Amino acid sequence: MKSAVLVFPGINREHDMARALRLCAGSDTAMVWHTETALPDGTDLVVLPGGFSYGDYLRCGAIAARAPVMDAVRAHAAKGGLVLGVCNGFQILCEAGLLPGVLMRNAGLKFICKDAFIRVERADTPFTRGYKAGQVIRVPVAHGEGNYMADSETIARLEGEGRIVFRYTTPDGALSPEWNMNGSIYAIAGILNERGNVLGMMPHPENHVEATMGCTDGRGLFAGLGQQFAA
Ligand SMILES: NC(=O)CC[C@H](N)C(=O)O
Repeated sequence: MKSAVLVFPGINREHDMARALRLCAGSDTAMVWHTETALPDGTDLVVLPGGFSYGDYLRCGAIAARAPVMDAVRAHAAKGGLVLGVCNGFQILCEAGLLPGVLMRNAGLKFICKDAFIRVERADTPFTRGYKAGQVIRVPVAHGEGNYMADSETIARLEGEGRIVFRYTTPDGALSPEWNMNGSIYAIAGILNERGNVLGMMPHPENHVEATMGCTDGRGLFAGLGQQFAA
């Protein structure tokens, strides 16, 4: 698999992401600066990592969504290429119109940095083949604007079309407002675009991939992606 990790000013998880891709997916991984107008030849997966692009002004991801490289990302998605956005990357994909909805300030108006439990709603997407449907994984969150919201028609479509891929749950996989720490509608932690090739998620799977991190639940996402491109 050949991956391109996009780097915008203020992003801070790009190296964590590149390490996870190399370690768990054996991916040939390039770092791509936001001013580039093309992706490296043969890119299979584009990743928008987490962080604080442009200091989170005006809204998280709003400025990065207008970077020159985003036209190449749009073209890659339009021809069916895979795109993964994590945390700030998810915010950028929403701001760019590649995913529906918005990420608002957390319901409690505080930055939240802790482990979340998320239920894998679908294991038949290109991003979740390393998991079983219904599996609960522990993955950290670190965000101030992770409260997913969309109009009711969009939410009904996401639900009806099986595009809600991850939800915040209890460690046992039950829905509970207490464990939906940012207040996202329908406890949404990750969604797919209509075609199923663009995934945005708030928690950070790249930060739970090695025993020294205390948990390896994030490995499945990268390993599952890598397997699809294995010879
Ligand atoms: N870890 C991150 O990607 C941070 C996301 C974003 N800047 C927020 O605070 O909501």
